[in-house]
Amino acid sequence: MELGWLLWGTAVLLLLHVLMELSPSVNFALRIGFYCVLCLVASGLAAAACLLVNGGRTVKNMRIIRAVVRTFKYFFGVRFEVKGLENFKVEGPAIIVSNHQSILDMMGLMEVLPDNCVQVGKKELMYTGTVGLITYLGGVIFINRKSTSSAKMVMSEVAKTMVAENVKVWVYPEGTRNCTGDLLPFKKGAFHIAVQAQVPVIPVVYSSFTTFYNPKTKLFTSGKIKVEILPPIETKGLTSDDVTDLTDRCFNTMRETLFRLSGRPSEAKDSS
Ligand SMILES: CCCCCCCCCCCCCCC(=O)SCCNC(=O)CCNC(=O)[C@H](O)C(C)(C)COP(=O)(O)OP(=O)(O)OC[C@H]1O[C@@H](n2cnc3c(N)ncnc32)[C@H](O)[C@@H]1OP(=O)(O)O
Ligand SMILES: CCCCCCCC/C=C\CCCCCCCC(=O)OC[C@@H](O)COP(=O)(O)O
Repeated sequence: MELGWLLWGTAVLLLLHVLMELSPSVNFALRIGFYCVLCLVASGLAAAACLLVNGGRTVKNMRIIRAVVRTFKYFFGVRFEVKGLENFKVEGPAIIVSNHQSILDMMGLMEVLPDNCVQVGKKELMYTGTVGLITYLGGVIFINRKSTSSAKMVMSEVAKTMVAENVKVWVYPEGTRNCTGDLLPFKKGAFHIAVQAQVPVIPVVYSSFTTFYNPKTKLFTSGKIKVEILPPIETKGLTSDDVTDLTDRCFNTMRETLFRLSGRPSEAKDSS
């Protein structure tokens, strides 16, 4: 009986292996499917640990989530080369902005996430089962992208609480995933918060995934991601009139860095 199960198991694994070798689409679907299942299972386990250790929603839970997600890279053969971690060592709160390519970004996020740092996320994430639960427990700030006024209100509230509670806030200023190897124009919410709270902006850039991950061509293999944490950009003394200029400066610096890290020739472009 047990030998029968073993033989069936081996046959199924062999079949999956052959299908993955023959078809990039099957390979892609299986690997992404596995990533989602891993996120759901790991989130459930992490949520139990968070509730036991910290009792409810708190940024302290991010340490547990970070430790769990840092193991994911070994399942997918993703390697990180990180530079500039010292730039996170600013006194007090800060806004961290980074490029956003895929749901795989959660690995890159947790690889470098500093202590006392929460992310801004779309509210739909709350409804993704255990992943929603863990984002809630980790203190993620949810915004409704369909309502500018409500999103702006939440962001302005963040500007006040981040100073009072001494937390850093991680925002994806492109506002959505973009796996083209370039940046989308930046939305200004993150820069408004930085100016309102008079805290520095720390840009973080991840090299393009396109050499090992591309949903359009169904590519998903192992690969290396270069990460660079750039020096903080001060906002002391800036007013809302300076937000557009601050956004453009940050966009241009990050775009140059993205191209350099991805081995792509640079070209000038406006953020608008
Ligand atoms: C085991 C574990 C498994 C996994 C565990 C994972 C845990 C971690 C989870 C991490 C989650 C990460 C999720 C990532 C995302 O969800 S990304 C998508 C959501 N994020 C964003 O959208 C952020 C970026 N967007 C913005 O900043 C936008 O500006 C926004 C505030 C949302 C408003 O957008 P929109 O409606 O499109 O309006 P505009 O951007 O066009 O802005 C309109 C005008 O308003 C001005 N503005 C914007 N914000 C403010 C503000 N705070 N105060 C004042 N004014 C503001 C803006 O400048 C525009 O005016 P002008 O055109 O400049 O005149
Ligand atoms: C009971 C309900 C069950 C629902 C199951 C849902 C399955 C989802 C399972 C795993 C998904 C893993 C997601 C990890 C978190 C990723 C965060 C993220 O990258 O969000 C994308 C968001 O930034 C931008 O969204 P869009 O690009 O605008 O779109």
